[in-house]
Amino acid sequence: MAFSNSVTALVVGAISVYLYFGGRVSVAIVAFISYGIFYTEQNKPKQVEADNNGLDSKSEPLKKEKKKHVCACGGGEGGSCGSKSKAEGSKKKKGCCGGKNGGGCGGHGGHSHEHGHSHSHEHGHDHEHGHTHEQGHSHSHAGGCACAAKREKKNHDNDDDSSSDDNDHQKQLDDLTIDFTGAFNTAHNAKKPLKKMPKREPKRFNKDKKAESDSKDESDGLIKSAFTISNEKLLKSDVYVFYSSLQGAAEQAANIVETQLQQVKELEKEPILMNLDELDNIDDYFVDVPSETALYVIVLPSYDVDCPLDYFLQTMEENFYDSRLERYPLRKLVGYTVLGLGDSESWPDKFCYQAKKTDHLMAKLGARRIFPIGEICMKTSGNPAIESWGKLLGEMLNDDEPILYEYDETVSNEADEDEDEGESEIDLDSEDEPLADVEDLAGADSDKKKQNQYEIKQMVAKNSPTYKNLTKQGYKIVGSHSGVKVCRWTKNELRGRGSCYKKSLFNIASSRCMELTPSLACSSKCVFCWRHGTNPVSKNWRWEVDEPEFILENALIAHYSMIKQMRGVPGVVAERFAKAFKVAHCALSLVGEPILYPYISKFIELLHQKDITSFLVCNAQHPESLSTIGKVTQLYVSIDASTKQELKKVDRPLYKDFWERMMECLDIIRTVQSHQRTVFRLTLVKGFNMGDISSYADLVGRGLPCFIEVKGATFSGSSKDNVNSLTMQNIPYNEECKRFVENFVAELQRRGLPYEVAAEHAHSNCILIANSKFKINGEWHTHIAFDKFFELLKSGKDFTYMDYLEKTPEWALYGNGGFAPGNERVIRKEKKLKNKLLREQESLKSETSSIATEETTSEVSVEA
Ligand SMILES: Cc1cc2nc3c(=O)[nH]c(=O)nc-3n(C[C@H](O)[C@H](O)[C@H](O)COP(=O)(O)O)c2cc1C
Ligand code: SF4
Repeated sequence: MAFSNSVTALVVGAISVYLYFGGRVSVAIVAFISYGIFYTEQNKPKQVEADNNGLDSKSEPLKKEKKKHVCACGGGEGGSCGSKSKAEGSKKKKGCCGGKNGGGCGGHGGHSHEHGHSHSHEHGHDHEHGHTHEQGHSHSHAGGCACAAKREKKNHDNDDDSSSDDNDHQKQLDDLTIDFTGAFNTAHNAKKPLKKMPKREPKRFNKDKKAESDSKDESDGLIKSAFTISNEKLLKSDVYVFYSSLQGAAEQAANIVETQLQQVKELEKEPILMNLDELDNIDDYFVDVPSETALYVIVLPSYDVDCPLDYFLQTMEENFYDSRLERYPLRKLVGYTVLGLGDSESWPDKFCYQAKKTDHLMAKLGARRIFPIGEICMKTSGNPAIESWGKLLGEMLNDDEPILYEYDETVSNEADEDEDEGESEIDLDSEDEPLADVEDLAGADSDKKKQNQYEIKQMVAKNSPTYKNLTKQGYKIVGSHSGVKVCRWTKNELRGRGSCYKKSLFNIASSRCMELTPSLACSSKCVFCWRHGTNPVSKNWRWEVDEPEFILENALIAHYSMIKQMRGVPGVVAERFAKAFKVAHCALSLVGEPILYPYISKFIELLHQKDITSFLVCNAQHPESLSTIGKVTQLYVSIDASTKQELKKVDRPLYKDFWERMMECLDIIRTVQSHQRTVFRLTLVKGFNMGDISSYADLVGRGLPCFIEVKGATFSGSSKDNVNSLTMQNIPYNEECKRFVENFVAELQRRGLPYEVAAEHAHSNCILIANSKFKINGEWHTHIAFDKFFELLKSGKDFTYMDYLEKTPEWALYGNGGFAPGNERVIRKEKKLKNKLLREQESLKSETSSIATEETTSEVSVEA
């Protein structure tokens, strides 16, 4: 026996040294021989005076090694073989090999020293099941030990001695469980992939928790954890009733729910009603939360066509996958519930699907459901059902019974069969990890797949409320995302009246201009935009895409059909009418953000092929597209404010980094696109963006555009839907715009930036500032030589804005008003105008006393 121990000790020592020195054979041989000499010279009893830190320390336990089952699984956490089991007492409990169920060699339900069961070695082994060492076998399934054959022999050998083990020895043996039998057997090692060894600490808590909280479900593989929240906390909460609505039903439903909640006397604070579609930044409420006492009630319709809710859902989904955000940001909420409205008869398969999706995403983002989702068919149930749901919600908030959150941690059988499932388990015990809803448990992979499967819709489908809304306002929808409209200046010029400001500033004939956008959606929600929140919004393109050829062809057809309708209008000049059937200019603006359209460059090329000039206006939020845009006749960037705070207020951009995006766009204008005829468009809104001239000068210094077109915002009417709609008080007078421009130019010149006031169109309250290089021999050349532009384009040569200039006519110069000769100037009856103004003033309760021009009241928003 002593000899056996010695030999084992030698082997162990040598191998330890060998491993310690990185497997060098020479070192092993030297160590082996040295140890042999040393061993011979020493008295054997000394071996047991173990030094806890040295190799010799292993001698004592090794004496018992044969009695103990051994395993060659290698090191690693979770009680794998090796020194860890000695150093970390707790690991002993998990047996020699890490593994989910208390050890086992890479399998499940392998060994457990502590929980070893009835079968002792004397009763023989079953190697399909895991082993306990001395205590016996566990009967977990699918375990098995990779070193089974070796161990079988050893364990049988050990059987003889096992009866003589006492408890002390047992403890010592537990401290060291090493078998190097197969350590040098590469084939053996190869069978044990390394990845199995460093098993994470088994997620035993789940099972323990399960035992504590809900043992009855053990059989079906579900683990349930219960957490509670008192009604006291609910009653103290700030209840936000959010809604999104296209046709008013959800808004009404939100009001009903609000009324029901107001009737809960114990609710300490009044509910707050909020329109989701009007949120400046969804993340303010759905990543950050207004307070930790916030509770959300979300009332939503569903639409299988594009609607503002799509953007909300898209943002929520993006947030869920945004690794920069904390994993469960909505955990901070007291709770939430969703009320869905829909139509189960017409959309049985998609009944309330967006409300359901919201419910799901809220849970994914960590929010806790305090009341079940309501799904109400507005066709068959309607408002009474909404009332009942709201009433019950109110009662539940006031109910003393704590709310039980139940989270089903599905540990699927498949996962159990997966050797690596330990890596993906969710530890409910962890302080760091929040509760996960069952939605999370399908696995990240399948979620990612789902993300890519986000349904692609049409931006403005024919049966959508947006479509109806737009067509009602005179827009022709082309395909599913483009629109054309004949602007009032086109009609004006056809009737022999004045042209738009672009005639004075750049020589565009309004009667031959087509106003078009290839994207009715926008990435901003500007306060001066007429859309009042009904149009689609998105940071990026997320809809079906129409071909550029299709858009152009059908846009021209639509435009010409609208022109044709003008043929009976009194005063239409036949010559202009005839020419109008050959569009010469295209203003890519109108509404929406044209540069969002993925094929915008191609579309512009098609325009040029038809000898149609391009005036592209973009909102300075898409630097990637701006930098790649091809030749444009004139390239606009809207500069709606000069500071970050003002820009946020005026444009209400969707992008968080809207300011950085704008700066990047300015850099692109100065560099990559400096060959283009570039224009900064400033729309002045009193009380919003007219204060800081110096900051505007900074922006001009950064972008160095050819022109700065300054235009007073025009009144687009008030709307109860648009929380930020402008009043007459926000519309600057012509004199105010002029003063702004003069001060602005003075500031630019003071900084050495060569800009001057060049032209104007007083009628539209529009003034053009130009770089002095357009003043050639003392004469302004702000007009465009269109023929020259196409000639240059067709030549295929590089050219710049300086190559297609034309002299600005006298009448257009600053100070001369800018009304083109040959047109009849028609002023609407003063009285009618004044009456209209008074009505506006009354309804807006504004103190506006006068306006500069008649157009100021009748124009719609910002012209293209
Ligand atoms: C074009 C269109 C599409 C719709 N799609 C769905 C749908 O997919 N699922 C559904 O449950 N209801 C659908 N509805 C019904 C609306 O969700 C329902 O009328 C709702 O009350 C409208 O709310 P709102 O008035 O607040 O916009 C649709 C209605 C319209 C007009
Ligand atoms: S004004 Fe133009 S950029 Fe601003 S929201 Fe309207 S369409 Fe978009």
